[in-house]
Amino acid sequence: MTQTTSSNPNEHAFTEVSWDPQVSGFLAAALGAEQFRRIQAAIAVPPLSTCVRVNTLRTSTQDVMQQLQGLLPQQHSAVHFAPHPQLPMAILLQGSGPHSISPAAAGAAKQVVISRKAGEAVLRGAQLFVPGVLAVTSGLQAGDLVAVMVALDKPGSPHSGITRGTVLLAAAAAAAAANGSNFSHPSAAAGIAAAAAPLAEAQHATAAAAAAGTDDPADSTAAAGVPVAAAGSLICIGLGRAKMGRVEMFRVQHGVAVEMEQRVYEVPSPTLDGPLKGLVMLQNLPSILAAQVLNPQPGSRVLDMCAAPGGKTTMLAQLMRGKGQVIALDRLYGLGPAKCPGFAPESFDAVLLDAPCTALGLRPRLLQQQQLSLLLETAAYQRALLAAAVQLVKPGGVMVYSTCTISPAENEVNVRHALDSYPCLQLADTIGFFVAEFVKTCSLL
Ligand SMILES: C[S@@+](CC[C@H](N)C(=O)[O-])C[C@H]1O[C@@H](n2cnc3c(N)ncnc32)[C@H](O)[C@@H]1O
Repeated sequence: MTQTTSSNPNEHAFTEVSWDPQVSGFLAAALGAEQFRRIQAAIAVPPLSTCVRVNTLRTSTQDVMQQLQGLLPQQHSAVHFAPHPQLPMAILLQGSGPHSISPAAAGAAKQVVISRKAGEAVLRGAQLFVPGVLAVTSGLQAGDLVAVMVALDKPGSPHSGITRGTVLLAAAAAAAAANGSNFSHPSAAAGIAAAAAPLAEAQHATAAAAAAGTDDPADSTAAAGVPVAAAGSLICIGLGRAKMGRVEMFRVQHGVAVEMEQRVYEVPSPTLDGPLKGLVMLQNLPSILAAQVLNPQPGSRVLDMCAAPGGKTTMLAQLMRGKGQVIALDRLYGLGPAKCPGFAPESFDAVLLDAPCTALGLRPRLLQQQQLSLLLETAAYQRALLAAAVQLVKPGGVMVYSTCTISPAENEVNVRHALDSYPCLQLADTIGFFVAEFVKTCSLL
């Protein structure tokens, strides 16, 4: 039922993903139109590999490889995995896609429409949890095979006019699902009618349904369904098995609503709770790279300036083999500067500034809502953090500046600014996306 239709992962990029026009104009001018188009296509789809970092303080990459060999076949058939050739503590698990999904051929007559955020998580290998569900076909029961559709937000019309609790009429949903694939469905909304059933109304309808002897209130309200004039579009990202009926999906707050069986992109998402607990952590390769570039030595004093939730902090400690000092800081709300102890200038051997950024490089993203003003304000904020980092690193010490954005204002322009403002900095070989390593060659004092 699932077949790979293309060897180019971007060929089926979700072309309707919207960017703020000023932002796309700015980025196309800065990066070149063709390069920006390629980046846009890549950002709309998930990375095709998952990366786990081995805690080499407690085990070896070889041991983890052996354990994965036993564990993965139960979780994912035929997943290829291997240590990264340059970063042996990172194991890459290879995914596949895009696959074409055919709800009609699979016999999935019903649909679950989910939010964009939930869609992004499902595309990265997550199950579909209850809070992400927006709309469900009337009469859906636990155990039904469903087409999982993402409502692409459009600026000015969130969720394509579909809000949580919307009921899809069975016949219309079947027609839309019959057309389902991983391609955009600008007209799918035309095939959707809603009983416009927010929770209170749904509860009212539950009583009516109970009186009518049916479990699903939509069965009794569907006749009063209101067509949704949706301005956006729906895309089918996979097929799954409903773990609960339609009514329960809107009544409960937690839990898996749909267990995914096929996805447009199959990205390995191994369960790491069993024997591998504490021995590995899921971490994106660029994050591993940023800490590796800083490469703090055992016994050194290291500052991780923007540390939460702490993924890179633990890697710094790992690289230092548990010897030395890693100070991890993050923003504290409501604590004025007067209460912050501060650090002596030039007191750290290494500083990691993994700066807050516009995150325009994270994948997959089905909408980019950031505005140009945010890109520029964020870049200015990062320059203030850079100034603090330069003060704190010792002469001879190393500073790494990293972001997860593609905005040159936050990346190359800020690196240029740092080099122009602080002649004591020298740029070391910069690699990857986006990591800049500076060496502080002399004192600022
Ligand atoms: C990209 S995230 C850091 C991710 C982290 N390094 C990791 O690998 O898990 C950026 C962080 O910067 C923090 N932040 C924002 N402003 C800050 C400030 N003035 N000082 C310290 N941290 C700040 C945010 O709270 C956020 O946690």
